[in-house]
Amino acid sequence: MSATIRDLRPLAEAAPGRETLPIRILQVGAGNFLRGFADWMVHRANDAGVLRHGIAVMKATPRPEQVTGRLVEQDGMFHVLLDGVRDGRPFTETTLVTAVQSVVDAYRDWDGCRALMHEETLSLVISNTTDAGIVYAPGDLGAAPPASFPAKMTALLHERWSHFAGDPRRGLSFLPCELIEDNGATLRSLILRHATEAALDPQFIEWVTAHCRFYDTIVDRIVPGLSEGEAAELRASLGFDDRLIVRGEHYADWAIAGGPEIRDEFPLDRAALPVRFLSDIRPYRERKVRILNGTHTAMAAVGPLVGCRTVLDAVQHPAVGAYLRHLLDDEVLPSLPAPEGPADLQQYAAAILDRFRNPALQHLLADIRLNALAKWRTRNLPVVLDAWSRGRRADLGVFAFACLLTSYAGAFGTVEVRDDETLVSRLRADFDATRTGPWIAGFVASLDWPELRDAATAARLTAETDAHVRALLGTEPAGVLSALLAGREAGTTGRCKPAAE
Ligand SMILES: NC(=O)c1ccc[n+]([C@@H]2O[C@H](COP(=O)([O-])OP(=O)(O)OC[C@H]3O[C@@H](n4cnc5c(N)ncnc54)[C@H](O)[C@@H]3O)[C@@H](O)[C@H]2O)c1
Ligand SMILES: O=P(O)(O)OC[C@@H](O)[C@@H](O)[C@H](O)[C@H](O)CO
Repeated sequence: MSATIRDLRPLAEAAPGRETLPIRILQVGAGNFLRGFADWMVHRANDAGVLRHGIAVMKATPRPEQVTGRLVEQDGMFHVLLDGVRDGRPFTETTLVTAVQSVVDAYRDWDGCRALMHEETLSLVISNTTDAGIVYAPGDLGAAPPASFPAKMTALLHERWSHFAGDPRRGLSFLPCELIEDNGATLRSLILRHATEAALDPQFIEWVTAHCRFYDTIVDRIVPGLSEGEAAELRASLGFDDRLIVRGEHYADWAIAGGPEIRDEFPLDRAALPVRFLSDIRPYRERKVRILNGTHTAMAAVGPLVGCRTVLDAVQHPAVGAYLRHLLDDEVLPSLPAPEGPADLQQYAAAILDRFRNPALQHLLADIRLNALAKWRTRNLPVVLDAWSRGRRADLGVFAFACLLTSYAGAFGTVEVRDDETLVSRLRADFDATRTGPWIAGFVASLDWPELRDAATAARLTAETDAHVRALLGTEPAGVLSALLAGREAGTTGRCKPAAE
């Protein structure tokens, strides 16, 4: 389908008589994920009469990016298309999300961000600043705006505390969506560290400690970016000039480590939205990151070497699909606790493989490969180390690392590489196809990963990676994969066998 811009109606016409909502949420970042997940949920809860929450979006990075500019042009509105299979049938659902009420840019209008802190109704902060956002930047607090996300939050909280003269009722609740361990607790500790190191008023520190609440959360919904062609096609099918359409799957899960306090403040579950309030989300996080994200990282490392372009290609590819199922069965599931029994874990993994088979989503492996070395470290390496510590092998997890290193070195010319420039340059500069062992050893030694500080662990990773790299340099990758899988128990298609020790 195609349409020229003249055929499309302005988005404002899609929501005549739209209600203005009080600003209750500050949202940091406005990427695909937050639009297709948190904004969609808030909109649905507003629609159901459970909430009346307006969102103010803050752009928190200095680099030019079109999303927030477009948000302003579109009065904060955009469509979310949930696509795939529901109850066994193909199903698409389109929602015009109208919860975003204002947009402010921390770099062009820091005073505007500070003014936002004077809103009495503000109570929640939702963020997704990627894995790179919740970090400590020493001395950052003096800048206007501070560079890092935690320092920005410290400065803004200080503004709020000072404006409301320390009123305990004006503390904020933080719901970070970053996919890092203990996201809420980490954000809290970094804010307190900034406040302490900058010697801010102890009463402010006490106010943050006592009256601001930081919840750990784990999020799950697959929301791939759209190509320009796909976006144009979706615009044409909607008939509106929406440049911020998001397309994702129906499945969603938001686990929040918190009790009645946050549930009363943000009762999304009462609007039948998939949000759970739990005392401890760590097991859920571990399970989701190792099974879903770890499998994504592995397929993005291996799949492009045999011509797979998307997640769907990878799960449907005879060798890559088998590799992924064995990776889950033989390495990932045995690394996870199974308090509700192995069948529960197997069902969870099988359901994720089904989600990967969603024909409606074009989830590009090239996008998942972005910064894949760091992702392999947090999502796959723990599985490898767990297996080794229990006397098992983890050849398939190590194979993904070998595929990354070999392709980053340029051994497979057409495979796209987008990762830390320093690491990639080092890999390329030192690559010697005749002496791969020293090349890998040097690279592993140069990584500042505490998990590899133990010399025996680094030596084992080097030796096992080297065996795979030499195979990859000597044979077609598909042949290497077949050899790797030969002799393993066949055919667990879509199911995962018990996680036996
Ligand atoms: N897309 C998904 O399927 C999905 C699902 C669950 C979780 N996530 C997580 O979301 C993140 C990617 O988000 P996306 O898919 O919306 O991508 P995206 O590129 O559309 O958005 C990324 C957002 O992060 C902001 N950002 C990046 N670095 C930042 C920093 N240092 N400080 C402040 N803001 C920063 C950007 O401005 C942008 O708003 C990843 O961390 C991913 O793990 C994505
Ligand atoms: O977004 P990334 O790049 O951190 O990871 C890629 C995918 O694994 C991820 O976005 C998943 O789709 C998501 O975590 C599903 O909930």
